Amino acid sequence: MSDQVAILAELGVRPKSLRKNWKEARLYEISLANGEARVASGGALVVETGQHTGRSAKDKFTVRDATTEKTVWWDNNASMTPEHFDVLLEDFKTHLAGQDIFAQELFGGADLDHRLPVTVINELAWHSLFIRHLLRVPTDSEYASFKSEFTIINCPTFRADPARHGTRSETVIAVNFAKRMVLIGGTSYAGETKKSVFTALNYYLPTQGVMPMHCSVNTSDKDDAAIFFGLSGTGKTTLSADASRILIGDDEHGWSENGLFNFEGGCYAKMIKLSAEAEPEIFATTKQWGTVLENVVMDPETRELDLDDATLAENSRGAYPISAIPNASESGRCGQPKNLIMLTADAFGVMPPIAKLTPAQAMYHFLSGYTAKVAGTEKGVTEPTATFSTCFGGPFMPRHPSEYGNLLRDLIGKYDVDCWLVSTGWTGGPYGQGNRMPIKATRALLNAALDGSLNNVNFRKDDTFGFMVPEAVPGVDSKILNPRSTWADTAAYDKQAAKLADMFVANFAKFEPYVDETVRASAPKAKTPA
Ligand SMILES: Nc1ncnc2c1ncn2[C@@H]1O[C@H](COP(=O)(O)OP(=O)(O)O)[C@@H](O)[C@H]1O
Ligand SMILES: C=C(OP(=O)(O)O)C(=O)O
Ligand SMILES: [Mn+2]
Repeated sequence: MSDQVAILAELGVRPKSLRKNWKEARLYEISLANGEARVASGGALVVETGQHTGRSAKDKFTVRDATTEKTVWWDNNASMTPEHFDVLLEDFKTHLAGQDIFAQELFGGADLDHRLPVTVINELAWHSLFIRHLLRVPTDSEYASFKSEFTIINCPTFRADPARHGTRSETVIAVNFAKRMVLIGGTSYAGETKKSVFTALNYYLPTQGVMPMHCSVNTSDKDDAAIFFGLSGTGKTTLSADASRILIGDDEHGWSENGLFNFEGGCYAKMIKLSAEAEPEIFATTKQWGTVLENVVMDPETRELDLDDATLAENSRGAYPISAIPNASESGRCGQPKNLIMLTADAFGVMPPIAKLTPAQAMYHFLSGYTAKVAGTEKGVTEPTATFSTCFGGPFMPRHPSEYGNLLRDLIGKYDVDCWLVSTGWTGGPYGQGNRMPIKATRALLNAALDGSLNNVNFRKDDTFGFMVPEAVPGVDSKILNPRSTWADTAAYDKQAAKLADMFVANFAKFEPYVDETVRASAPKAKTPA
């Protein structure tokens, strides 16, 4: 195999050595030899990322040029001048010269008509292993004819200079659609690389009529595929791994005329407090050779993992190829969906664990992209904060939400998809008073939705949100279906529901000109106090 990478030759970068398309075992060996990682009992590779244990959303910039001026939604994307990008690229080239570097040629996208061939250049061996797990590895014949169309260069030891590069800090994620390139510096959180590929696909695919989505997907032998939209922490990864269903992917998918397809070939699961009972398939990957564990605490002597220890990060992660999950799809593709679920972790405890949405309500909630964040782990802090991240993936969406929204609206109509809203958040009161929804209950409700039985029960109309909520579902405690009745103080519930409704309305104002009357009428209405 030639150790040339076209993009490096084009850029005139001469590294000391280039490890191109190295396979898992060799990357394992070298990341250990280089002192980047350690091995856990069971065989997983354990790494620490230091300061950055999550994405640096505020350090992400998109190059603003004559084309992106018109195609990018600048209200939601910070801009960088082409000149600053060019200086940054020159400095990356200098940084790479004389180093031992890694390159992987991979596909973003399992749909043969819509995939993006990507070259990922890394400083760290474990990053090269990570992205090989996460994206789709070409076959030998695909390697032979591989023609890269997008480049990501990730140098964690690079330090951006705000004065020189127009950045905000030493950390930078610089996206240049004209040059088809992303430069990542000053962070070693591996999630930046996979979400950069996602950002690129979110920009390019709509021009091919393909809907890109921040969602997980699973299906069954009957090919009754389900889409699970949701912001970080709402349950995409957890709920899509289900022994009774075939996993297509846990985070990023496209919806084309051919059906649904995974952008990726691996998963990236949260490890904090992972339970062997509630999430057996994901738990098993922590004891497997090949899995990359990021910021998971391990006993230095016994090398036993402590998944409950958040000392290094609340956002500890495990990356593994999707084949590590039993019953996962090899092709990464399935048919047209039957159900579409929007996940929200409502920490106010106001939203029901499941509700049926009309297509107009689905559009309203898709553009809103609501979830809530709990206020950290400090004692006594009990007030959650609402987050509205449009399309359930604001940080990865370069285009105006109406472009994604219109694509989704047309697809839901064309394939007659049933839409649901599922809160995996708090029940019995808000965060601090109630409890997180039991995973078992969420799964039971989802199974009833996916097998069609939920269409045959009685529904009530929710006073605040106007969507239809089932009154009783076999195998689920009926009490949790009506959140108001789980609160000790129903007046407090009404007050909180009204507050949340107001937040939805205030957030949606910017989308009102882009939607029709049926979508505008899907806004929640504060219930007039009795
Ligand atoms: N009812 C529930 N449904 C889904 N996840 C839950 C639930 N209750 C608690 N969790 C926890 O919430 C987290 C969901 O995270 P994850 O599935 O990684 O979300 P995402 O992939 O959307 O970022 C996991 O740590 C999971 O254990
Ligand atoms: C990897 C990420 O995605 P998610 O939390 O949605 O799994 C992330 O947000 O950094
Ligand atoms: Mn996830």
